[in-house]
Amino acid sequence: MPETIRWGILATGGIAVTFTKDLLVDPKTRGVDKVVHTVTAAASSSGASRAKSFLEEVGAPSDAKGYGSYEELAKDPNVDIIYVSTPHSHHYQNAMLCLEAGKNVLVEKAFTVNAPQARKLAEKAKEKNLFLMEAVWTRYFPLSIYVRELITSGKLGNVTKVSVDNSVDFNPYEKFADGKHRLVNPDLAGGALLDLGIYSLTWVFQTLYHTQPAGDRKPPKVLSSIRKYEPTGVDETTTMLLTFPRTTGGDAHGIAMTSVALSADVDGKGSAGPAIRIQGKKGELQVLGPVSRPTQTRLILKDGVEDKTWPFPGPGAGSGWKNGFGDSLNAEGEGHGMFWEADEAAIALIEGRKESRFEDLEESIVIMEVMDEVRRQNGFTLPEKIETTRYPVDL
Ligand SMILES: NC(=O)C1=CN([C@@H]2O[C@H](COP(=O)(O)OP(=O)(O)OC[C@H]3O[C@@H](n4cnc5c(N)ncnc54)[C@H](OP(=O)(O)O)[C@@H]3O)[C@@H](O)[C@H]2O)C=CC1
Ligand SMILES: O=C1OC[C@@H](O)[C@H](O)[C@H]1O
Repeated sequence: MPETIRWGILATGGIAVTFTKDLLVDPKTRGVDKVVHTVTAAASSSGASRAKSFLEEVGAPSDAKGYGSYEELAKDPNVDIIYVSTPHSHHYQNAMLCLEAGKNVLVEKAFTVNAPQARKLAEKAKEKNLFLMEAVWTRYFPLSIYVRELITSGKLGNVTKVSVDNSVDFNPYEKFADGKHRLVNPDLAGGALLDLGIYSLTWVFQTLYHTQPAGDRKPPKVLSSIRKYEPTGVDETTTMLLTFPRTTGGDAHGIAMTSVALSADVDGKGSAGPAIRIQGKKGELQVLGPVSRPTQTRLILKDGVEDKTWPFPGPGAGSGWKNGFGDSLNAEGEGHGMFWEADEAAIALIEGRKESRFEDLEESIVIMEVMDEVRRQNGFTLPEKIETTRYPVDL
């Protein structure tokens, strides 16, 4: 019999709607029979009525509770795990609130504003014997599992170069000119690096770091450059060169690029070529489609090419996700793909694991350290009240 995991949703913005609709799809539709997800509560800082309308919108059970504060949700005894979907600036305070209250937590990307905050959360989870995971949904796609397994199988040879460009033109100079939107607002930890660069780093890490034996994963050296979004001082375009030291086979290079004002897919049809290229001595794997939600792979070996498509099973959120040109990137009713990360979190609870199999807390912390170093090299600071590890702080 599948076990039921009871979710609480902390914040009711855009991604919370998509995540929760995906979450409530029967896991059997994607071949998962160990777990059933239910939503027992949601909380909105805008008030209980927003929490209730959110629960209705996502199709939660009619007895799910709608709270007007995050504190009430954290205390709810009928919640096993809380999904934190506030802006990056708030992740540390909100996740700490939940851990202190004894709740397991799944925190949206980017995990925190900086590595010291990530370390504190990991320590608190350990102290309280709770599950904690960064919600980088892309890592949990069957496509990502295939890529990692292909690399560890040795089919590409020693993989020593990976380049990734997660650049999406949000037209921020016109659309976000007042500086309030979370993508450009320093008070909400805006900027390309934390919002989109995390995906470029995810690809570099899941191919060049996670595929190494656990004892042989070494943090990379970092060289980087930032072009600022002058109206607010956050990063508009960031380029990173990461050198991963290896005990055998020599160093590996990861090139991670990101921008909120340029597009890596100018015509929205993939004509610009693959945004992800994974290169080894024996071959290259290209990953095509949006970097956060890719749909195709192309394996190029000396003796031929193998193309694969990776459909997103339905039903699901089908959120009408659009590229910069307004073209829909997912079909109505299709799964958005957020259920796979939810399955991993729920199955970990059932199995008594405290961390994700595909990205443990140590890896999330090393990635945060890379982002800290990129910001340090380029003089990109954020307000003290969101960089601090003090808790509680009223944001
Ligand atoms: N995995 C993915 O594909 C995606 C992930 N994300 C991540 O999800 C998180 C939220 O993004 P998104 O849903 O797009 O953001 P939204 O702005 O749509 O929603 C954020 C929600 O956070 C709550 N909130 C609390 N305090 C504040 C504040 N001071 N300012 C703004 N909102 C606040 C609000 O909910 P309430 O009023 O109910 O409390 C708000 O609706 C980010 O970490 C982002 O990186 C975003 C998009 C896609
Ligand atoms: O996580 C994300 O992926 C999709 C983007 O559109 C969004 O800004 C980002 O937060």
